[in-house]
Amino acid sequence: MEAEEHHRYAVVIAGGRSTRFGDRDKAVAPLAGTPMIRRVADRLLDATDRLVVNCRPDQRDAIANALDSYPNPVQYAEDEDPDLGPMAGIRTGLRGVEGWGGPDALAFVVACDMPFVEPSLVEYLFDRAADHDAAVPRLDDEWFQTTQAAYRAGPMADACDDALAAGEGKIIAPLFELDYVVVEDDEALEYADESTFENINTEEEFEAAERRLG
Ligand SMILES: Nc1nc2c(ncn2[C@@H]2O[C@H](COP(=O)(O)OP(=O)(O)OP(=O)(O)O)[C@@H](O)[C@H]2O)c(=O)[nH]1
Ligand SMILES: [Mg+2]
Repeated sequence: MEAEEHHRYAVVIAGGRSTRFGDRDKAVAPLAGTPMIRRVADRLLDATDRLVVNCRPDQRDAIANALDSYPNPVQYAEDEDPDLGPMAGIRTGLRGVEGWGGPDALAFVVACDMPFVEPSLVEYLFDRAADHDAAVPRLDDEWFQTTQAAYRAGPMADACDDALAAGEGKIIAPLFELDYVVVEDDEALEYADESTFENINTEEEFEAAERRLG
């Protein structure tokens, strides 16, 4: 039987309010006919084998509907306190992973608004995170792409808790408590093109993505 730690978890964080997007939840907005979160989940289908979705309780029915018949097992990790930001979403999602696969389980975390996430990069980040606590892409030598990265569930969730308790809002703060590997953009772009890091914040960006998807 396969050992628990050999599962490859995906965490999609979706607990944001989509304020730049308008009056609907971008997570479930149909992007060229498919809810955006479903597009993200479908991109992860081959590179991961279990999915944890982080969202608020009031989002859950619509998201579950969007993920109907998803082939991999899905669990939900709901925000107890909403609006604590993406780092809290990562923390809560990773607690869900920890409850499912233990503290050493590895998870690829991605935001619900990154519909072009590249599966080959997901696999590469898992490989780079082996024997470490995290593998995080960095763009332009400075910008850590923490919402598209691989983390060991327990250590990263603990580090997020510490950062949140310290009132440390910067999403990179938890990293510095961990044994993390940086994947520079030139290295990441051997596996993906730049669209992997694209995130959709506005209706205009959504429509532009829709045109590309045809
Ligand atoms: N759980 C949780 N996730 C969040 C929170 N804020 C943002 N996120 C998620 O983090 C990712 C990136 O966030 P943003 O692009 O700012 O999304 P957003 O906050 O919904 O949108 P804006 O209101 O326009 O900033 C998305 O997947 C969001 O769902 C939060 O307070 N809690
Ligand atoms: Mg936001």
